[in-house]
Amino acid sequence: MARRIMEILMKNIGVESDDSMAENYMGVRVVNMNFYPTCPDPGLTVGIGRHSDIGTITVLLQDDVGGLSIRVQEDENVGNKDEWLEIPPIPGALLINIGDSLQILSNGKYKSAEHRVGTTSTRSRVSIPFFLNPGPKVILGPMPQVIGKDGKAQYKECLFEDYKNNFFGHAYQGKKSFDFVKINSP
Ligand SMILES: O=C(O)CCC(=O)C(=O)O
Ligand SMILES: [Fe+2]
Repeated sequence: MARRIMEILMKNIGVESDDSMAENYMGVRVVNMNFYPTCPDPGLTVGIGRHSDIGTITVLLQDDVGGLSIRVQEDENVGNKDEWLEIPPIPGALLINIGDSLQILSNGKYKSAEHRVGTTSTRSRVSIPFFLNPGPKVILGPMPQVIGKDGKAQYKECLFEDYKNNFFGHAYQGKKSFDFVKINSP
């Protein structure tokens, strides 16, 4: 399923994907199991702090408790204001998150989703994210086909393991880890 999603997303930005691309950019698969206990005063705690996932795509299964929210960034062109939007669980649905690696590969055409998780005082919660990540030695950078069209790369190339190590040095600071690869315009 994730391969198919990747294929469609790539096609949408003019890149024909093949099996080697999926192997390269989604070859390392990690399943986590998150347990969020109840908290007597949820306003005083954080389930998971604000972050975006570092891999290519995340497939998330959540139970029916809720608590996940996604940051919408201000964009006057489409009338968005800066806010956190609750993502209510839908029975039987999987949630697909775009990760930082896909943002970098697509030269910013796709934006990784900044998200966070709150707790409740009444029910504990379980979620199971399935992360599809590049291998540690994969060179991550905007794909040549996309740069060709855009005329200019927004991000520098780096090894995925270096991106990951840098990310964990700035955990839960939203999308700060992009500073590591951003090319600043003169
Ligand atoms: O619990 C959730 O809904 C999201 C978990 C999450 O963001 C993560 O594990 O990276
Ligand atoms: Fe996450």
